[in-house]
Amino acid sequence: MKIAQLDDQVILLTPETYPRIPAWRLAARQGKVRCPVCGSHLSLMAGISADPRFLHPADSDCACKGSDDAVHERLAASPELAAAVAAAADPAPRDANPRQANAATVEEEDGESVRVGSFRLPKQRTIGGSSVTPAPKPPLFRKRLMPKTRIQHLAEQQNEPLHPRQQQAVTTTDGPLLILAGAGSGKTRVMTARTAHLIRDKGVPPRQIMVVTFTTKAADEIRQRLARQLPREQARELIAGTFHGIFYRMLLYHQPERWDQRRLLKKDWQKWRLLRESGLLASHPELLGQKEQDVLDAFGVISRWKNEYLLPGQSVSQEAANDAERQAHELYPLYEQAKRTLGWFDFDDMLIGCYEMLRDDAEILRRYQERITHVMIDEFQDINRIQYETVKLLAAPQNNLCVIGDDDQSIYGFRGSDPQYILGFTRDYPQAQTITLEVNYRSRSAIVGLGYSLIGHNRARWKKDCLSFHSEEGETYLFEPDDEEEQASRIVDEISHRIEQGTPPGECAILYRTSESARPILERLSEAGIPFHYTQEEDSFYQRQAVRWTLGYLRLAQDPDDAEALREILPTLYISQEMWNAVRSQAILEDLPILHVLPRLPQWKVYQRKHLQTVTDILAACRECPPAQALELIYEDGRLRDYLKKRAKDRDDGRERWSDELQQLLAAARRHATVAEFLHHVERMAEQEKEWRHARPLPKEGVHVLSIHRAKGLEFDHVFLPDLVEGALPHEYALDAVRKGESSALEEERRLLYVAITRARHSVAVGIPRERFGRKTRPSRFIAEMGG
Ligand SMILES: Nc1ncnc2c1ncn2[C@@H]1O[C@H](COP(=O)(O)OP(=O)(O)OP(=O)(O)O)[C@@H](O)[C@H]1O
Repeated sequence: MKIAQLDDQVILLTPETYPRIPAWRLAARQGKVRCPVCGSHLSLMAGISADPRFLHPADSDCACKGSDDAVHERLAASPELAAAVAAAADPAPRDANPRQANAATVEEEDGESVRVGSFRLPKQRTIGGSSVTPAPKPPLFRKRLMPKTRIQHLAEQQNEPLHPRQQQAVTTTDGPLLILAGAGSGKTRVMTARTAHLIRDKGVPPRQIMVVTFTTKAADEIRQRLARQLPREQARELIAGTFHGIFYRMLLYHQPERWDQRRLLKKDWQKWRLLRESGLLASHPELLGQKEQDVLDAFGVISRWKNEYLLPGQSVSQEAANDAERQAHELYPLYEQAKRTLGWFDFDDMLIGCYEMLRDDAEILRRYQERITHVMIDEFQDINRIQYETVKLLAAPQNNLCVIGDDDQSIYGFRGSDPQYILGFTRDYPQAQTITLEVNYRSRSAIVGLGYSLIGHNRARWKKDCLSFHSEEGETYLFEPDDEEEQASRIVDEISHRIEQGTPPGECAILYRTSESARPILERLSEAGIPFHYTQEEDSFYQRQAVRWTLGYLRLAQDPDDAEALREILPTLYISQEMWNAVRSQAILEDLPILHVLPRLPQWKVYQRKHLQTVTDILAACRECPPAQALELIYEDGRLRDYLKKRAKDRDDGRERWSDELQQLLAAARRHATVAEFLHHVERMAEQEKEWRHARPLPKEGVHVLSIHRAKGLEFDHVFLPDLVEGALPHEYALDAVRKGESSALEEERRLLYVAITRARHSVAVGIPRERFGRKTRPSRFIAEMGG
């Protein structure tokens, strides 16, 4: 239903009033929105594809049955209410910032300021220093995003197991073959059919066929599909797996002592520890003093060099592009020496080890070349130099080498992958045949069109035509929520709507560029009781230092005797452990809340006492005000922001992550009316985060929340792409590179978005929050490139 009552007012959902949805959503959560007929609390559901509506609780037996006509009938009986409905149709919002409507119970207001306790907050002040522009254009609730290029669909839709081009790819088995396969064009189907054809029709023993996939899951999938078509033991004999898996098995066979997996360094911190303990850094005090994060970044660079087969001496000849590379130059030879001396190895060594073994031992190489007669490589666009060189050795001299890939989906540049190998394959193998698979069987045509329009802006690519198997357009939406929190609510409401319509939760996926985008969405999913799959990649948001300090202040505002909270924030007040003991003793002595005795200690210097008194007063004022305002007071008047800024500067931490964290907290706080309610929410979410780590719903039963990188090769009915704004996608680092005149990072970002869009079968919804981390955003440049 579209009509409801908020306090004594009638509210109406119309496109003109949609900008007020965030405020009404909050009011509904607080139980202030009611049904005009039965008076029960209503919730507000505002997804993306369907129009927003108010909902009765599941067990309601209201006479109106959610129908607006029944409400109108009821209202007709009351002229007062009927007049109120007419008034509600008037869209003029009462306040410039709809987010705050109904949210705050401030004590007093005048023209310029809001009074909170004895503090006066200028009305214009927003966190981050930017001021609110009066009456901004209301955000776009939703629109269809139509592709710039319309895609033809396959003229005759026969339900053949294979398209003639796919069939050609299956039966071309002699000599080098490049299969350029667009997104959703059936690579897995082709690879399986091709393997089956080799075994069944050409009589090639499965143990002579090597199939390399990007993940072990993909290799298992091929094996399982084969097992349905061939005797099970034949499927088992196939050499299938990832590069690491296959190469490691070869190394273990020939050099078992050298490659004992107990000596494998899996994590970068293990590498750093080995290096520190090796004693090799004794003569490099400058390296020993490095921050751990910088060292870990340098190990990332070293790994990329190793994948490019740049050995320590060779890497030095390259000019360092940034600090991480400079540091990597120093660390690389020492790290290699430490491993050699102590007998350890890392994942990259497996690739290098296998390559060098085959290159240097003619007998071993001959044996493998005789044994493996057919090689097939999936996701060839993401191959790196060391893998490619090894494959070339193994496939020779017959070169029955089939590589399958889509240069437009190359997204692992930071790991040394290079689309140049796929682009240059026909140069390396001039006799190679090329087959292009250009029918997208997965996505509906408008989705194919968006992806195709977007990727056409990349220069370094094979130009391909593209057809859609499906004639239906599918659904492609763009929506503009106020901020990241409202964006999360819209996505989760839409998922609830899809589930109501019968979609299994596992057919919905939220694909993000960086993990900050995930937190509000996970919280909303949790609140809505929708199961989800999420692999925690980062430390918990609520455990981060800046967040913990801020929450410490809020807790102290709630309870001035919360000694643990005060202890938490001591560093931000420049109070030492020694002084802390004095504060505690004084509180016991005077039998007063610990916060109240804080400014009264005689030891403080005058300026210190003044600041502590201000903090005490602020926290007293915060108790009564909405949490967003409380945070504003703490950040600004309590000078927490100044403290964090100074701390970051002292630590030479240019990343300013803390600033984004404060803003995220602020956006989250806006959804709550009181400090107590917000703290309760935080506690619940921190608790639930622990459960997220262990929860494992069945694949179909949980919504998938994952990074675009991890989504490669997967497909879902409905895909949600949050935060399509400049700085998020394309990522800030790519924009930096553009400013320096470098375009390859931007092209990789474009490929990332292309991968994300082409995961969808039926619908794609793109979110452009108006604000992110408290700052105004600009829509991603990719939006205009793909559609309008
Ligand atoms: N000839 C065909 N007829 C009908 N459906 C097909 C055909 N070929 C592939 N499909 C279907 O199209 C979808 C995409 O196939 P697949 O996952 O193999 O594509 P892909 O090329 O690996 O895609 P991507 O590179 O985007 O991950 C799958 O659901 C698959 O079953």
